[in-house]
Amino acid sequence: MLSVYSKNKNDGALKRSEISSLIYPLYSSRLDQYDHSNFAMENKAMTSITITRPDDWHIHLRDGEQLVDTVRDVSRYMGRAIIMPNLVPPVTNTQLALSYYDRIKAAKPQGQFEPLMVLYLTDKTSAADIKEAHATGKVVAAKLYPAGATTNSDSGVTSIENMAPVFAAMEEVGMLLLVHGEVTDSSIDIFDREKIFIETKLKKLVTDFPTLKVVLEHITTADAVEFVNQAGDNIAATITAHHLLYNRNHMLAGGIRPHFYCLPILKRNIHQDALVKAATSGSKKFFLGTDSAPHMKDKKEAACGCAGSYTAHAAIELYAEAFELAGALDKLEAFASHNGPDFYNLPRNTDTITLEKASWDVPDFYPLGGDKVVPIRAGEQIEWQVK
Ligand SMILES: NC(=O)N[C@@H](CC(=O)O)C(=O)O
Ligand SMILES: [Zn+2]
Ligand SMILES: [Zn+2]
Repeated sequence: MLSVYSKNKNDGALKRSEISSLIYPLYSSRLDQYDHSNFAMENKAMTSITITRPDDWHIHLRDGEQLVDTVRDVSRYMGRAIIMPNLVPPVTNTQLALSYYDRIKAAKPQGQFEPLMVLYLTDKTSAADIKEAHATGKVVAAKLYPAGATTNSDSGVTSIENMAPVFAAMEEVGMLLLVHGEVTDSSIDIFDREKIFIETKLKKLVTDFPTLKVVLEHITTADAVEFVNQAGDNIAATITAHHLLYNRNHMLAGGIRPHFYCLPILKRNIHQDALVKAATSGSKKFFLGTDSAPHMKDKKEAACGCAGSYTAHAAIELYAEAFELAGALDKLEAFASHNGPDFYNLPRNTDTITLEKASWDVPDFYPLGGDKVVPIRAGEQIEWQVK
């Protein structure tokens, strides 16, 4: 399968349907309801695990012709997803959020997939913008990107202090604040930017708005784990599969691997260990958010490559590997399917998916809007697959 697809890399003659059948032979469409109880698994060499259908609480679906590919991947088994708003131009108001919602729905998600929309905060966002978005019932959160912190964050917030009326409105209506937690000061080392953001910005923010629900997105450090653990019940965090499985050695030792380059950047292994411990601890404060962020192959494999790693092709499969490595497969369901909806005050999904231990070859690339995206684990194997 892999070699056939690879050989045709430069052959534009392959139709999309042919590509799909080449790269998705192992995926079945959504499962029917399973009647056996959750955790139908053997205790020793676990070969199968059934969990409540998961959701992805942080994903980038992009827009335009890429949508059909990203929506197909996320909706294979995710029930819902928090849709990141860093488009060009960004999703800064209700009208833009609702039309983006419609475009996602028009991209033919499988099953009952429901996009949960997010407003992109700028210096110009007002309390009225928050209330209008909240009233739609489709916009469940707003995202704070410090200006310049990451991909398409140029229109982000330049002064968190000036956002007080917006945060007060969010606190009032019960809208969640999602945070890309890195400072942007060029004098701060890139590996320290999350830790310094927590110390200099986030601690004050959560003190000033004591009932605001905050998700510190894609955490990467032991410092973030400690902050979240010590904070109140209104503070939670998402953790990506790649930050559980990898550290900066994977990106930098023995050659530079641009597909591991994402923000916040992979840290040293002691931080990876702290993330694994948090995700598998059973704490309700940590939940699944892939931060799957596709960029075209040529924009990653470049002299100045884009930040973002693609994992939506195998999200729960990669998390299953990480939890199995930690000897904590029994904690996967809470992390992937319970803690997120509980924190967002949404119902848990009511049906299940089943993962089986059966390795499969990840292709060298997947289609992305007529171009290619190189996924995490490209050309290698993944140990689990969804039945
Ligand atoms: N994580 C990334 O490295 N990139 C994300 C943006 C983000 O989530 O910070 C993207 O949109 O490409
Ligand atoms: Zn981010
Ligand atoms: Zn992201």
